[in-house]
Amino acid sequence: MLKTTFLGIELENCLMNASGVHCMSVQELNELAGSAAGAFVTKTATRDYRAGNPEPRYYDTKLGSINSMGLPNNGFDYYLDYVLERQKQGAKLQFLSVTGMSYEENIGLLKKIQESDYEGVTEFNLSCPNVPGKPQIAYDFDLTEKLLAEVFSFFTKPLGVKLPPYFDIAHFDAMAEILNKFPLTYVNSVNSIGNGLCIDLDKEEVVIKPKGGFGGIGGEYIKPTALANVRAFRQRLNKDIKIIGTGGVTNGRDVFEHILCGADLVQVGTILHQEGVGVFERLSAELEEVMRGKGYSSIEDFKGKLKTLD
Ligand SMILES: C=Cc1c(C(=O)O)[nH]c(=O)[nH]c1=O
Repeated sequence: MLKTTFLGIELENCLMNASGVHCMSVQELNELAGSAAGAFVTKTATRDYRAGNPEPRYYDTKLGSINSMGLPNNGFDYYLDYVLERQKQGAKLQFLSVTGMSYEENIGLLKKIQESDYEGVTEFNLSCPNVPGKPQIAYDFDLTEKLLAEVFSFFTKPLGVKLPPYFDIAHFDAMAEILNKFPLTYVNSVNSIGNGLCIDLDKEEVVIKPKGGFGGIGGEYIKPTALANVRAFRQRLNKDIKIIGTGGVTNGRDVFEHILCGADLVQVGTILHQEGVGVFERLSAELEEVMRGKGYSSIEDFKGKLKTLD
């Protein structure tokens, strides 16, 4: 009932982790690969190993989470080796997330992927909010267009982009116009809502150390924003650009809402961090229950069919 296809590859379901959660080490990645998730994505890799920001840098709140990890990762080769090994073992669909610490590093990373034997999907993260002094690429429209134009002058493998949330219709219009110029496999909306602030009232202090307590917000807080971004890009993007919906999923009904807005796959971050990989069984069962109650037998029956009050 939940089976779906992505790039012509059949998946057990449309669920996967959000990059950054439960995907830093080979052990975590193997746990994802062995879970009920339909697919998985690696932690966003930079060229070199990064320790990331000082701790505490992640905090669970009543309605979600705040993080300012600072892009800790084991370096690009660690993750490329992992996906190449699994590819050799017959893995069908894999997602490798990357971002560079500079324009040149972005180009260099994608050139390395293009020249490698990797046949899977690349998720180009344009939206990390937590590296001090490094603004989110996808909030700079000219830079985004320049970067994607250079990337697609040589990159011929499947490529998706991870976007930050936008909050203005004019920004949806402007970004979609840029994205529609490129042969993207998908757009993934949204990354955490950048630079939020959570407070411990008793101590009268922030809850994470980096950036004076400012960090990306995830969880229930961001579902309305995530759904709006999924819907806005589905309405504006060429139909051959798929949509991955990320943000605010805590149960099967939330997954259903993302698909109703047009998501082809749905990623979970905060709830995966809080519940562990067992969350994929729970979300699958809950989604099936919602679908059965509505008489749907496939996600194609309702994907993108959100009604308006015309
Ligand atoms: C890749 C860095 C990211 C991070 C991070 O490593 O701080 N946190 C997020 O919420 N989103 C990101 O894209």
